[in-house]
Amino acid sequence: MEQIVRVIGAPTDYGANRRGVDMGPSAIRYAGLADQLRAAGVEPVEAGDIRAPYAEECDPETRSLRTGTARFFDETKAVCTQLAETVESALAAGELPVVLGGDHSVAIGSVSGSAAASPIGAIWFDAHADLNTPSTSPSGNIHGMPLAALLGIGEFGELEWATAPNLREENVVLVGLRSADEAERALLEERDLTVLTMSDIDRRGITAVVDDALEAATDGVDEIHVSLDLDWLDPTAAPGVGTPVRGGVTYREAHAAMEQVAARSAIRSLDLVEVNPTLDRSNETAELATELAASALGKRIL
Ligand SMILES: NC(=[NH2+])NCCC[C@H](N)C(=O)O
Ligand SMILES: [Mn+2]
Ligand SMILES: [Mn+2]
Repeated sequence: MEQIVRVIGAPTDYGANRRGVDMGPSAIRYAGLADQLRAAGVEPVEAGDIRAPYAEECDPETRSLRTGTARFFDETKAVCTQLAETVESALAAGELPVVLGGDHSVAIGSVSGSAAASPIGAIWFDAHADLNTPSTSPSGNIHGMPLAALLGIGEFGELEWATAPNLREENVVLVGLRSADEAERALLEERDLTVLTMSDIDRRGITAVVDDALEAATDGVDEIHVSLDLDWLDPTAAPGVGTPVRGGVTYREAHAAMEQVAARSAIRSLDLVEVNPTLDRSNETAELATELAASALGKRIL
């Protein structure tokens, strides 16, 4: 029987500075996600969007940009709680959830939902580490914090809704990192996450690096969550993102990595996040997201 993929939109933009990433789910759907998924041999089922508030509807206090806090914290909690439930029930029905962001804060919901019933590993394909906490954040933007939340780091340790007890940091892998804040560097020194930076990819090539990532993420667990932040790719290939960093992976390296993920047959759930249509070129980045999802779920050249 064909694997059913449940497509869940999480149209947030309050977790990031640049507005417009809430249009990501529509843009990814209009770029032909369902057809791409069918070409990968899976059966898409559309779940629609989680309701996320516009920043304008929220408390002016939480809207103001500042460091050392988590802006839109209550909104993030409400959206991520709903999203976690939706992801968990899709999995309980034997479906594979694909979550369309929105900014990367939605991963707090998708991963905690995905890890609710049993242990899981996670691979973060991202230019950034997303390991800030409210007190270390230079921006107050929660899209820079989801991994810290899921691992219960700092202030997140007391927040049950944000942590994923079935995700051990030994099974968390960052791939393609090239922008880390000072507190994130210190944390990566101390902790047991696996970090494979762009320099590792330069030296050893994408295939060897993704092999290592899959190895670490599945050590002692059967399945993984893949969180794909489109700013993982070089901005020449993925211009429609709010926090671009030069020196990312190429179009072909990204596909190769996703094909390797598919070959391992260990994917439980997937995020496609940070696609911002207001910054894109003719929906190119949304299209790329659909293609990479297809590769991650089994579409092959031959
Ligand atoms: N998911 C992302 N694009 N995160 C970007 C985070 C940028 C920066 N490290 C911050 O915390 O503000
Ligand atoms: Mn990023
Ligand atoms: Mn990210």
